[in-house]
Amino acid sequence: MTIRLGVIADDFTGATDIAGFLVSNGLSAVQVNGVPEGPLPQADAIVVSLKSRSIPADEAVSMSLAALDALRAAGAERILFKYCSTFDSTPAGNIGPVTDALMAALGADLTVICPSLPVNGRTVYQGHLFVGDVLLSESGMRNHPVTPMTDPNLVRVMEAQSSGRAGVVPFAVIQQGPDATRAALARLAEDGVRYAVLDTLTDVDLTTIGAATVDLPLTTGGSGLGAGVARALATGTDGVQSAPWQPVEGRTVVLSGSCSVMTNAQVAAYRADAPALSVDVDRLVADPDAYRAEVLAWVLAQPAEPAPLVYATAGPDEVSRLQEAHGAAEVSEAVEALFGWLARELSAAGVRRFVVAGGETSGSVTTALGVDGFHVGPQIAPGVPWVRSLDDRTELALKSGNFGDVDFFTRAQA
Ligand SMILES: Nc1ncnc2c1ncn2[C@@H]1O[C@H](COP(=O)(O)OP(=O)(O)O)[C@@H](O)[C@H]1O
Ligand SMILES: O=C(O)[C@@H](O)C(=O)COP(=O)(O)O
Repeated sequence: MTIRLGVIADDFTGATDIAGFLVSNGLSAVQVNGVPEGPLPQADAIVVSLKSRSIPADEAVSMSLAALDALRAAGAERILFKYCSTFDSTPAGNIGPVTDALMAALGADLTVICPSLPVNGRTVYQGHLFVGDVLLSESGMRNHPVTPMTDPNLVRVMEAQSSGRAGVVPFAVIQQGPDATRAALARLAEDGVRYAVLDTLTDVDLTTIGAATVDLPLTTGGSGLGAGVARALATGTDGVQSAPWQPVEGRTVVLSGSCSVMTNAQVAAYRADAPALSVDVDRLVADPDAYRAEVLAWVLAQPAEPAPLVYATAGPDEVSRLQEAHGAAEVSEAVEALFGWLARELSAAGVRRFVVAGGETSGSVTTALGVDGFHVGPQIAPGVPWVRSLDDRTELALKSGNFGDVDFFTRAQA
């Protein structure tokens, strides 16, 4: 089977997000965790999940290039660099540097910037990214603990962290369809623009964008772009779907390390009806070993249903207090290490299903569980499919901080 699309995703929830959309739009897909080392599984699309969003830019570049080498060696026909629909990055990167490195390796003069995911309220108009009805900079993303986003203008953000000029393909053009969009891309390339930010307001625009960009060696964007490209490609495949989904039996635990507005609401709703433990980050930082053991004992003492929740999720004031007291990187590291350790111990104790909130948190949990890759199952909410480890042992729902409705944790167990 030819790999029609190779995806390099900068975090684990982002990877499952796009894998879910590829499958629901007609491609078979397998997710591989970390830079692939052995032979790649057979599928229309291979999604490589990295944890490269918040690491130093040079490390993100070398990890992404290693993933590219593996995908190209396996014959991937085109590459999509998947980042967050809220363009999570710092002024130092990593979206710009990774895009530049992939363009150089693939000999691309121009690529597209398309984070839009209208079904989840991410749209781009005149090059500005909106979350719901507000600009990115006015959304909860301005308070993100690791990648606060304070500028909604993607041209400016992209130029600040890359080596070339960015331009916009405006909605008026996208609306005219694939030919007009392709022509606009060609004009931008002639003008020396390297990054074309694509206005996108609706799901129909994603179909247009998929058709217009499917022949580019490299595209960059969110899972909405993946849906568009999959639709363009699926017309040329057998539309192979994954086998019917059989849930694994066993205990479920919910782990939440996201501090997004939506996760805060989901935690508040869930803890009203289920056993829930709020992580005491001050104690965790002061004495990680003793505190971790206490958290583990608490989880194991809870009834199996509804699944117990352990959360570090907190509002912006508490996040600021903790970061000032202990250092931002130190707090993130301590919380991520706690969830990774906890997942490993719980798995050893027989827990088979993990519902995890937060991209970095999911990366930490998946890596700690030593899961090489995933089969991709049905979506619980747009952008959050169930995934099952390739050894069929563990099932995970890796929820991006901002995704899902308020009752997501309950719905995942239904
Ligand atoms: N109470 C807290 N204070 C500060 N940082 C926290 C707290 N809880 C979690 N974090 C950190 O915030 C980051 C959240 O990122 P992530 O897991 O990617 O969530 P999201 O999907 O919302 O971006 C993680 O590094 C996590 O460890
Ligand atoms: O594109 C998206 O919004 C998600 O797929 C994503 O990347 C999730 O990142 P986190 O919000 O850090 O979970």
